[in-house]
Amino acid sequence: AATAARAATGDPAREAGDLRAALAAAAAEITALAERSDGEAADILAFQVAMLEDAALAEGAFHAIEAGIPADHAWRQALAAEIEGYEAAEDEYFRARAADLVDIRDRVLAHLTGTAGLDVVPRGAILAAEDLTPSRFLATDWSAGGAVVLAGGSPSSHVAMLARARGVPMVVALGETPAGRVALVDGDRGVVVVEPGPQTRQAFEGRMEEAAAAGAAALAFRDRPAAMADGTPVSVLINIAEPAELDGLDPAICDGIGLVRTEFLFHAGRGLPDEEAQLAVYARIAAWARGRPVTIRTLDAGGDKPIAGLTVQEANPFLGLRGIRLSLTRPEVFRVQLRALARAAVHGNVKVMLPMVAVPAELERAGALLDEAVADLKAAGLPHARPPLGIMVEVPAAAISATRFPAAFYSIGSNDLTQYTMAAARDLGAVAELNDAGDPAVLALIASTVAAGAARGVEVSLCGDAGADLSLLPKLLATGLRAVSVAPVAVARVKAAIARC
Ligand SMILES: C=C(OP(=O)(O)O)C(=O)O
Ligand SMILES: [Mg+2]
Repeated sequence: AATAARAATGDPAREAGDLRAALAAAAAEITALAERSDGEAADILAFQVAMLEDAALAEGAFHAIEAGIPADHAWRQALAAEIEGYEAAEDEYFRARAADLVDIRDRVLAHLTGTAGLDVVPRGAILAAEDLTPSRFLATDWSAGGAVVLAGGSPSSHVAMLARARGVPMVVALGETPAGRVALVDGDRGVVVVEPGPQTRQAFEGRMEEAAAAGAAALAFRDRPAAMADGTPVSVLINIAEPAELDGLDPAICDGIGLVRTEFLFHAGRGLPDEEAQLAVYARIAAWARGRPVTIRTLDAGGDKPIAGLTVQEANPFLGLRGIRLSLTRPEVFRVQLRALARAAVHGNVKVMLPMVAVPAELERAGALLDEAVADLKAAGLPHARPPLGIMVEVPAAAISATRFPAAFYSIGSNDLTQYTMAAARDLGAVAELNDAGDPAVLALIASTVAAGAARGVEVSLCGDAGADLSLLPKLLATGLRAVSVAPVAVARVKAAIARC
């Protein structure tokens, strides 16, 4: 649709009218799609409508039309500049938003050229493309299976998040795609086999059957409390990075939420979220859990998670102004989050957790700011409660001497604890082998944190990816750990693995 030709009228006023009509039709179409969607999908589409309705987006195109350029060319040129700007952004989040703009561009072009609504993906097909737009993904019926292979794209794009949430296998950044050929797509391993031979097909089918059988067997464990072979109970909580992950999820499958990563709130590209916006999200998450604990982590910006307008450029960002360090240098931003969290605490069993704590003074200062926020809310007569304040144990300094931290609870961040203990960055393939949470040194720090929790009589959980590593679980439980927090999709198999320990 995006490349179809259009006969220009030669009349700038008519060209401008056509573009206006195409913009309105595209906005109406996306709005209708948004109304049929929910959660994250609806948010993405609402973002696209907001962009389309922003007069600044088409301003350049209308100027070009006045200068005699046909509407479709003018629109394409104007969007090219915008898309380039997003693609060149340092922040991966903004780069990923380029796909939303391509989506908007093509939708408007389809209306300008009269070819809107023509592309239909056959049910169950593998969709091969350079990149895929979120609305195109959402407009496709995946109920009969199918997969997506992309020459470009990024694992943190909106469309990749949607595919993960809906269980559609997707492999990105292939460089080229096997268009028009038979292929096998393994989304778990990030592998595409083109024109597979009979043996490969058979092996693949065998693995699909095995995975389906293991999934079905594990499913029997999902709705029951987890326990080890001898009956010892283990709490299994969930990690979420976006509230939309809770849509359609039954809270009864878990013992609560062990980690809410709040970075998503600061990624909207519309400045820092205010207190009311944060409160609405935290309260919604707290209400979902129906009384189960909900551990919300304060902003963990910095490191590999830059946030425009907040984080700073650093030569060594993993060792820089990250997590609680950044929050304490920006108390005006931190205060807003603490107030919203204290207000959300009346909507459920909310706990607050600080990331990247290295010294007790950080916990003390954050606690003082929380007390201040609570006092201010009281003075203002706003409903609130003081949530328990705990820490992530993910810096070796904290793990080595966790008893020094008077935290209400400890949550072991095995992802960072591993990278800092092994001095092997978590995002670097070249040192991936060293970045091993099962290394005896990392396990010793996990064990000492568990022991510190027992000595102080406070809860210890583990919310890093190690908790969902089935081969590691026996070693983690052997340290005395009795609570893990994992992605919602991993709950069933983690509970099944615990039962074997
Ligand atoms: C859970 C963790 O936090 P994040 O992955 O968000 O850094 C961790 O470090 O293990
Ligand atoms: Mg971490």
